[in-house]
Amino acid sequence: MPTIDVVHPLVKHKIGLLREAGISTKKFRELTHELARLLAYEATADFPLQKTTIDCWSGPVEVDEIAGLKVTVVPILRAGLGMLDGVLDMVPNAKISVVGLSRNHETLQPEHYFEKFVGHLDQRTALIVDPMLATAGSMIATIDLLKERGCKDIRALVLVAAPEGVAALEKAHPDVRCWTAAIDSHLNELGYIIPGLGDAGDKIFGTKDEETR
Ligand SMILES: O=P(O)(O)OC[C@H]1O[C@H](OP(=O)(O)OP(=O)(O)O)[C@H](O)[C@@H]1O
Ligand SMILES: O=c1cc[nH]c(=O)[nH]1
Ligand SMILES: [Mg+2]
Repeated sequence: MPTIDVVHPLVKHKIGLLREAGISTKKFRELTHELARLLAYEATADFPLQKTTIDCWSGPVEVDEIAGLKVTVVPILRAGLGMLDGVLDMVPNAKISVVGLSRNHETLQPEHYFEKFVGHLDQRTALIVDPMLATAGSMIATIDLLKERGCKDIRALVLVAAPEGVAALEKAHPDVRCWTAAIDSHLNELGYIIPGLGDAGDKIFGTKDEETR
């Protein structure tokens, strides 16, 4: 399935602000949070509804409610944590699963160091969050883990995607939709997205890396 470039003006405005060199940790976190909310809004647009009757001030009224959907949000450590609360703002009852992956700086392969999944993944919609889709190795590895545990409805939310990552993700997992606030130009020789955001994990956690600020 396609990667969805979210074209809402608020998304495009905020992703532009996020690219500013020398942006403060506070501002980077705030914008990441706001963008995660907006991406969650888009990625949940087809959640099924059912009718229910409630007591309204004027008497019984039929209203819509989300139809028994179980959701798990899956932040990819570390940087995905920056998007977690924004998604929970929109889906407050979601359970949280965590995957720890760190991209090897030389091979660009993701190295797995942690995982903790909630139960009944076969009945859940998974919303994976990670600001950066570069080679897509980290996203593909996370989807592999979810599918091994029976998860069938898997959606990804990222802030910036590289065309190389979009192609790799669509090839590896054509059934997974990915919502992104931007699709950028290319990866540089170090595997960083250009123009990109620099190192999103370092910016969210304040672990400054001079080369990618
Ligand atoms: O698409 P890929 O080529 O796999 O690259 C993207 C991954 O790299 C970054 O994480 P990183 O490994 O730097 O870990 P961090 O979040 O702890 O900084 C980013 O947050 C993604 O998880
Ligand atoms: O551009 C990139 C690529 C991987 N990880 C990041 O944080 N930024
Ligand atoms: Mg990083």
